[in-house]
Amino acid sequence: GDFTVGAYLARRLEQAGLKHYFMVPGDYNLVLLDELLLNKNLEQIGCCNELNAAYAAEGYARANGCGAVVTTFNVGAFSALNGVAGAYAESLPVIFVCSGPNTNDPDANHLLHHTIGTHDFAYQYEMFRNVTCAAVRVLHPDNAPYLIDHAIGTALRESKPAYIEIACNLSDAPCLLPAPFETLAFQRLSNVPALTAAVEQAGGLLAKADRPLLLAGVHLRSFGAIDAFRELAEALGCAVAVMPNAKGFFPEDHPQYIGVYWGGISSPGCEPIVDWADLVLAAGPMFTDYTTVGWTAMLARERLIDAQPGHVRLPDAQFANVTLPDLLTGLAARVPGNPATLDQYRRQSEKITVRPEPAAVDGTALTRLELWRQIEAELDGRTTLLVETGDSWLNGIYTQLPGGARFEIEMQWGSIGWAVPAAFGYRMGLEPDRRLIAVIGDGSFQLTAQEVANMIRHDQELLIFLVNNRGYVVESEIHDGPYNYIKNWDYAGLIAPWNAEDGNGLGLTATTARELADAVAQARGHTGGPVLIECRIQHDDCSRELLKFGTRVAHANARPPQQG
Ligand SMILES: Cc1ncc(Cn2nnc(CCOP(=O)(O)OP(=O)(O)O)c2C)c(N)n1
Repeated sequence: GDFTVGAYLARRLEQAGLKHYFMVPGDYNLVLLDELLLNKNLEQIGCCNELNAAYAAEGYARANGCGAVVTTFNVGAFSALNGVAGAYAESLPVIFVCSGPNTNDPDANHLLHHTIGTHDFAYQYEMFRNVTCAAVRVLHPDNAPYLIDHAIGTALRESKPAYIEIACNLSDAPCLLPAPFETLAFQRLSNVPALTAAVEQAGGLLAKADRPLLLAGVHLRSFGAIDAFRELAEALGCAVAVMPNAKGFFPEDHPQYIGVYWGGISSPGCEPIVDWADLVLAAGPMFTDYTTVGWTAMLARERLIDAQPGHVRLPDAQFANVTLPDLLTGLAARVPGNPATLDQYRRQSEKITVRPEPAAVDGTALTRLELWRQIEAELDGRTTLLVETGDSWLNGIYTQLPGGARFEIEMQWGSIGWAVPAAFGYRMGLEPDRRLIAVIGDGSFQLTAQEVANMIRHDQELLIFLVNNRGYVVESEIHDGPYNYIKNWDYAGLIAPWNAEDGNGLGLTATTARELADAVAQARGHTGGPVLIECRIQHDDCSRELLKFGTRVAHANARPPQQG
């Protein structure tokens, strides 16, 4: 039978591996939502607002590989814009779909609601083009197959978000049947001569190096190179460090793992080895002000192989059209073993326990160290630790992950409020037998807290540690002022109103080590809904790394304008 434009889109989302998509309805998109509902392999998930829906799709993409969010024109889209741009920053394929004006309105010179009251309706598309890898407007049903395929295929190939605007009166318009999904050409392919040359030259450098070392970068997961990286690590036998936003992309219980390399705030014993290496292969890094601690941790070019998703730069050459997995796998087959950096690490680093044993799990006032000791003890091989922007970043980054555990951080975009909706979306896409623990500061929580209600609506089982340190501590330590202090909420008390008549969320409060231990035990036994434990600690009870990080980032921000 004939297909509709909406059915075509639904089929492609299904083929892209989605089982859910996130949305907020609006008069422009209701017929499209009806068309999407007809596809029984996709579940429509409502969010409290479009920003949360976009963050949920981004979190879903972390668990599932690809996510999607559907909004109404302008008023919905512009809230979602922050989340879509964040997906771009984080290199996650989120398909943003928006229903636009009826195709008759431009020629009729009509003014429309939910617009800025002008006659040209292209400005939303123009704005989203800047934060997507492909942007299309479906203004005639004949173009729907090609445009939808172009947007989704490009998003999957580039691992970036795409924009699809569909005129509201085309959602149920007749459309061609979709061609086989493979025609979207979503695989990333290397140019063979370029790959051969790159492997030859980079392999030669690694073979000649006396002290090679591997550094995992943030792009490893988005560009499917985690396994290839491990293959190369085990072929080389060298020390392996990870950048802070690549935590979890190499097993922390692996014998070659030497910790998080983050300049002066690296894991204990790690920085000296990275400095001592005479060749570092960084796989998929982003060297930014945050990951280089305000430009204080830059690796010199003459000892760096910088392997990016689509190209690799050697100290004295660059090769385009070489994919990350192909390069790393090619090198793994070619390089000789050289454990020099790992041997040196072992000589220098007695077993370092980052987190001291507890004084006593008793009535002493809860501290950050005790909180994170108990969080670390709660992690197992089935658990993902998801951390929100704030001191949760730093405390999470130094938390030891057991083998099999995963870590989620939004370090490039760093938009507070991401964590609650992202956890909602991540849990939606996560295998049912895995666990999710989110650690979120009180300041960030206040931006998007209401999405906890949808965790309750969907009986999601996850644990939120709400760190109530009375304000924006990460900001206070960078540059304090009255603006970093906020109205306190009864965070645990919020769960009951969100439960309303039928919810099964659980809100608990912990002000001492013992209360926290009891709350965690109670959370472990709670089923059928989320648990939020409000953990009250002192405002200045922050990580020492935050103090170092904060001052250096503040210093980088304060550089005077170039004179002359
Ligand atoms: C959307 C957005 N708006 C403002 C900021 C700046 N910012 N970054 N971190 C913060 C405060 C985070 O406070 P909390 O979540 O309480 O976390 P802690 O730093 O651990 O207290 C702000 C206000 C931001 N990163 N993202």
